Amino acid sequence: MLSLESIQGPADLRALSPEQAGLLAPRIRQLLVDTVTRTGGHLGPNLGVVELSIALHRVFESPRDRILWDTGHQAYVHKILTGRAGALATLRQAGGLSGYPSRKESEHDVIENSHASTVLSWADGLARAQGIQGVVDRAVVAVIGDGALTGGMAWEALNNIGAAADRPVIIVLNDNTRSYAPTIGAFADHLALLRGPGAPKALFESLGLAYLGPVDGHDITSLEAALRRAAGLGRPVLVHCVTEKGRGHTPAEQDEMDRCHAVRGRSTGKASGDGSRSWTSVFGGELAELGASRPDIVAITAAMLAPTGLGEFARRYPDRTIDVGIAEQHAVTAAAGLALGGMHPVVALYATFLNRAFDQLLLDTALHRAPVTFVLDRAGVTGDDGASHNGMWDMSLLQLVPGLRLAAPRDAATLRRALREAVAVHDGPTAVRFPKGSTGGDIPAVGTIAGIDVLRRGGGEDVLIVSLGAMAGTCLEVADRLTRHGFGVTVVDPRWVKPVAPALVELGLNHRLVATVEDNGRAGGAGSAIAQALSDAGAATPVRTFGIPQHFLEHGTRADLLAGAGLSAQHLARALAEILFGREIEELEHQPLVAVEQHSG
Ligand SMILES: Cc1ncc(C[n+]2csc(CCOP(=O)(O)OP(=O)(O)O)c2C)c(N)n1
Ligand SMILES: CC(=O)[C@@H](O)[C@H](O)COP(=O)(O)O
Ligand SMILES: [Mg+2]
Repeated sequence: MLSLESIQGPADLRALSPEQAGLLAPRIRQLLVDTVTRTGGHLGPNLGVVELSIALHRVFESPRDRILWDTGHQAYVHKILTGRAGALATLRQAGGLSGYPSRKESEHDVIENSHASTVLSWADGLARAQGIQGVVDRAVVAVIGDGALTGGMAWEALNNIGAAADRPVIIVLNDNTRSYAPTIGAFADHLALLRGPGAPKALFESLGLAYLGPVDGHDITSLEAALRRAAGLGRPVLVHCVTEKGRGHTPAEQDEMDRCHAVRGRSTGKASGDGSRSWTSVFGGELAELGASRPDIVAITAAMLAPTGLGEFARRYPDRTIDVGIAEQHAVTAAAGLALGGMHPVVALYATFLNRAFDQLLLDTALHRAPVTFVLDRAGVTGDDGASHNGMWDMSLLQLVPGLRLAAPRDAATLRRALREAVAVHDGPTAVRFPKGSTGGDIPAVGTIAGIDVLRRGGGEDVLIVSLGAMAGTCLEVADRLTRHGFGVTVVDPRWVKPVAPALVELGLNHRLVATVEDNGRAGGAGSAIAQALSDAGAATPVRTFGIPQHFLEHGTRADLLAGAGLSAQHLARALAEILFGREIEELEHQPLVAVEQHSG
């Protein structure tokens, strides 16, 4: 009996008889359950693609044939079958396996972006390149979920793929009827028809694709037969595989919310332990309260109702809760349409997913001064979900949007306040952004200056630290360290980071150094805007902006990644001391470098 750890690559799989290959499935499932419940990760999606992954790697010869995964969260089985079973226990941990395909891990991993609905475009491009180069012996296979197929980009690709009968792309639709929740929309309804007997196959065939299916996505023999037939057609083809998300693990099969789409790990996903509520739940509770007094508020999600905290609002106001599928671009412009119709939409997204709807935000929402509120969860460093899941670009992107007001709350109290202030704005878009995890204890202001919260009065004018968003705890720790060495440090939090408050400029003019600290990319972030405002005011005060350096972060814990980005209290205090007095401070040098994390993920 072949051990999973001894599978070095797909060739070992192809050497097995169909019966032997089938015997791997339960063992793979057990390994997934044992491992992912400990490490955390996408348990349900991977339990649903065990047989499909086995069949794919028995029919196609990766890496010669390219197998591309949409989103990539369902590629753990692919990793097991390509020689990484023994490393699965390191999943999503620093230095360990990524939770998504990773080119540096394996030649079998082709694309790494974990944003949904991109795989068909990748496949179209790759197939075009092979066509131009006359390559005819390398299959291009794109695996896409029913949820990802609700993303507009997928249909842009289908429009191209179906138009070229001589350019074979093999699309494997992993239809488990769900994203997190059941997949919504007319397309999902059509798939339900196709899963039934005798349904018309017209949709895909009218788009130039051969349609094979529905195929039992848990029957390796049927899957292999369909995939081999698809490979022999020599034209674009869609193989419709019907699978069950969470299959083989009762808790997942019975999980009506999301079939254990993304589970916390026993050993890595512990809650912060400080007993505070999550940012997500504080937002969700406040929005549900607002819904009572504001009948114009509607909540919009892009297939992530529960993860973005809209559950309570949806329970109370189902008629004012909209799930558009994994369709952020549509969500944003539909929100502008709702605003045009007199509503006040609240679009709840993970910060990183707003990236793809920037044009809709800029020219449909902001240009039309539409009163839409964007609530961006998982802003800043998220950590274990890897490079494309960090919300580290929003405060830079949103700086570019004329008329948009941006809030970065520091704790639960300021989040509630920011949300109420945001939905009270009627002449343009607003955004409120916060990180993953627990809010930590509230950090009260010791005073205010023209709307800016003073978190600590410095007793001197050496340094003005402008704390942005959830970095307040770290900034206060920095002030403590510097004060112990005789520096006068004032810490303020503007709460609304865009536009830059005039009082912030005034304060900056009266200090020897201004430091801004944000859990966002440093390039073009909120700190840059503050520096620009001081410069425009003719201030000679030097400004040092601290943020995430401009590179993609490896997966790891939020605290470690923040420290690695120089955003721990020790790093910041040392950097400021050097700037102020050009000298190292012995004590600061020798203290252990641990991230001071007010809000742990
Ligand atoms: C652009 C974008 N929006 C949202 C997400 C969050 N997300 C990750 S997986 C997922 C559901 C994907 O559903 P499906 O494609 O059917 O795959 P399944 O999990 O069912 O295998 C979502 C919404 C994402 N990765 N990318
Ligand atoms: C793959 C994807 O985009 C989501 O499932 C994400 O991994 C979930 O992240 P959280 O665990 O932060 O909700
Ligand atoms: Mg699905």
